[in-house]
Amino acid sequence: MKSIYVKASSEPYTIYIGDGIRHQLKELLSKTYEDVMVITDTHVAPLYLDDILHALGSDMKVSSYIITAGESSKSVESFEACHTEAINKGLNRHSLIIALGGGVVGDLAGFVAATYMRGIDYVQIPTTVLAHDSSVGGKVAINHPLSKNVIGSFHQPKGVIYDTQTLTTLSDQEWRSGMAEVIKHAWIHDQDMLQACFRLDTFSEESKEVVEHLLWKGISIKADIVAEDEKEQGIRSFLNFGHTLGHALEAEFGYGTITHGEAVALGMDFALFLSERYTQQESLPREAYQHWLNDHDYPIQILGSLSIEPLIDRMKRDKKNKQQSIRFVLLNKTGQPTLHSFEESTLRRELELFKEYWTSVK
Ligand SMILES: NC(=O)c1ccc[n+]([C@@H]2O[C@H](COP(=O)([O-])OP(=O)(O)OC[C@H]3O[C@@H](n4cnc5c(N)ncnc54)[C@H](O)[C@@H]3O)[C@@H](O)[C@H]2O)c1
Ligand SMILES: O=C(O)C(=O)C[C@@H](O)[C@H](O)[C@H](O)COP(=O)(O)O
Ligand SMILES: [Zn+2]
Repeated sequence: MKSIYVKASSEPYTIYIGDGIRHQLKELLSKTYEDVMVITDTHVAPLYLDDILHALGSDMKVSSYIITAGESSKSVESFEACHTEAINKGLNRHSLIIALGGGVVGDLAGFVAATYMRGIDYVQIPTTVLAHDSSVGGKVAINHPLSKNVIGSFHQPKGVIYDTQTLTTLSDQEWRSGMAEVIKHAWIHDQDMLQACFRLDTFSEESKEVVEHLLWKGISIKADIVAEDEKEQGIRSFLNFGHTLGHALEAEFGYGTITHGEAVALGMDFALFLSERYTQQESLPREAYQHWLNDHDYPIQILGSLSIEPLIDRMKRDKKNKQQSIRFVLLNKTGQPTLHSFEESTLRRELELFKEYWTSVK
């Protein structure tokens, strides 16, 4: 088992990473709780809920609540339903919520924990590749139909227990989604990691050791950034590389139609396109990235038929924006991100050129 210590300024905590460690859950919790509520989803529950209940043992009062799998559960309705369940189960300020699942469960359950009785403890048990990112750093949120993650808070977990054995049951699409956030960490921080991502022929089991190393690297990069800037006053915004267009695509296509990671993967290509034209100081391996997107079946075909105005409207509501400009994370070079502001009209022109480019390579 490996561990990474997150020196968050509000409260530090440990991330444990290992094969089969869900069975050691009770020992890995920093303390025992009278009441525990496990929040999970309809795909994860039949696979791993029993293991978690068993691992918690019988000296804590444990209940579970199962939400519908998918992005649509990051909603006000599911949020209220979780609170109703917590009240009915008698959870109090000394109780624990466990988020067992991917980023949807983690973001929702974390936000329930952040708000129930003004904040109680929670622990993340991530079960997707993508959740190497979402389970760390305490950004918890639900979506509004007009904007992604716009109702939320910063609330750090008491710990993260990442059992990489759970990744064996993920679909190809979920691997693809998660690997987008892995390569994002590489783009913003690490040339060698980027090359290692490019060298992967397949994701999943066949490249288990390499992927596990990349996940560990990704988590370490994120943990360091969160330790330095927990509330996104500065460098944490670099973790949003690819997300300005990514979030707009995700919402515009309908949450869940393309996954978060797929949308971010495409958003990163736009960020690279803009970087080449505005901030690049050293050439960026964008062509290698496009091969990688193509080889791993990211939905690049949608880029030639984007509806630009609705995307601009959505990007105008991005959380990184200041005054009237739309802010993007771009790169000076691999591993050196920077924030760059665009006037709406400039961005419209750039999106048209980007779309034309993708129409021509179709
Ligand atoms: N808080 C953050 O810092 C942060 C970071 C990145 C992404 N996010 C959020 O995370 C969400 C995406 O997370 P995700 O990609 O994990 O999606 P998800 O939670 O919807 O999981 C993807 C799918 O895989 C299923 N699943 C989960 N674990 C499984 C397993 N081990 N085996 C089989 N199926 C399994 C789920 O039921 C779901 O159908 C988005 O809402 C995104 O905004 C948050
Ligand atoms: O942890 C962060 O900070 C990130 O930006 C990680 C992103 O991968 C993640 O999708 C995050 O939820 C986006 O944050 P938001 O503030 O733009 O909603
Ligand atoms: Zn993300």
